[in-house]
Amino acid sequence: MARRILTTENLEEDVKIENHLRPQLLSDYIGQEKAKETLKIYIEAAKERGESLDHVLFYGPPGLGKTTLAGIIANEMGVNLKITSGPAIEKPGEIAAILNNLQEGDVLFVDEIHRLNRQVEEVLYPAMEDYCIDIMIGKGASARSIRLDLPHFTLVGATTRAGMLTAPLRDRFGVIHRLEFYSWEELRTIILRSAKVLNVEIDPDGAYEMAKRSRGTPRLANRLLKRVRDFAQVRYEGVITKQVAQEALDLLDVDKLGLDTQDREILQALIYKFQGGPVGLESLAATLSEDAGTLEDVYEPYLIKSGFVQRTPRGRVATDLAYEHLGIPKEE
Ligand SMILES: Nc1ncnc2c1ncn2[C@@H]1O[C@H](COP(=O)(O)OP(=O)(O)OP(=O)(O)O)[C@@H](O)[C@H]1O
Ligand SMILES: [Mg+2]
Repeated sequence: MARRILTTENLEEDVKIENHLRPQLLSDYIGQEKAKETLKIYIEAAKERGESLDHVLFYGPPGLGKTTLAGIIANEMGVNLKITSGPAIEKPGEIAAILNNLQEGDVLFVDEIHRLNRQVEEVLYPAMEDYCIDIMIGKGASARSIRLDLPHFTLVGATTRAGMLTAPLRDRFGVIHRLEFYSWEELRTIILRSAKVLNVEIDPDGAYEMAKRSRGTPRLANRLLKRVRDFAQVRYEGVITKQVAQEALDLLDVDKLGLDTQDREILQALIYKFQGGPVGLESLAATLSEDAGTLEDVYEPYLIKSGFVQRTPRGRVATDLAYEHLGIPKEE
């Protein structure tokens, strides 16, 4: 599918600005109140006991703040953060080396943890449970395994596809949190905070207009802010008001409700190819040449949450709102 400004994927242009805008402490982290509240308690308790924090798993659609939370946990615990990802670790020896190099209490962040391969995952089981790994020494008849003790570390895993995690891995996380889409109010607060960091002048109405079009996702909110900032700078006196935000976003072809190209393609396929449904997830995914699981875990949640798609026992259905939003007359 095409890449556009509204995609929730992490674009190259985001990397620099994202690191700059990432909140460093729980108190700067906006929204996700439930996750924040429980994490705060666990962190405090672990610190009081002088222990490492239990392993934590975050799951949810892209751009909602999983990586950010991993960094915050390390900061709050006052330990190092080591970052890796499922597809980056190919061999059991590689994960063994990473684990062996950790220091007491460190946070190991494994992004896209559902993409770890089987053998690598098996090294993690005893590492997470008993803080040890078994490594094989020698070959053939003289081969033997020795047990190596590890420092007490915290594994923070992140995935957009919780359903793809194996049960033994999932069971080894003491804390599991699903990240939710952000409300318009929360996104407005995030935009105002980012604007301050970036030294951009913006008024609350301008921020709210951008919040509404950010698809419930802080990554998009920050990206839109950056684009609208340029627009305000060149065309206006640099201040982002509601009117400036509206004009800029219309010009950037950003949907009024923040749907991205993929979202619209999904709705269009549902309406044009399947007469609005109901259609099974697999058939819809096949039409879009998309993986059914990705469709379900990455794209669908926002469409359902905002009332464009309904999940029925017989399949997915496009709602009246979807027709209306795309400007497609509904045939009865
Ligand atoms: N609660 C929040 N408050 C303020 N800014 C946030 C919050 N959550 C995320 N952000 C900002 O949104 C951007 C994306 O967040 P992050 O990289 O943590 O998302 P992610 O869930 O790890 O995404 P992915 O699944 O693609 O890895 C970051 O720049 C971060 O600063
Ligand atoms: Mg991330």
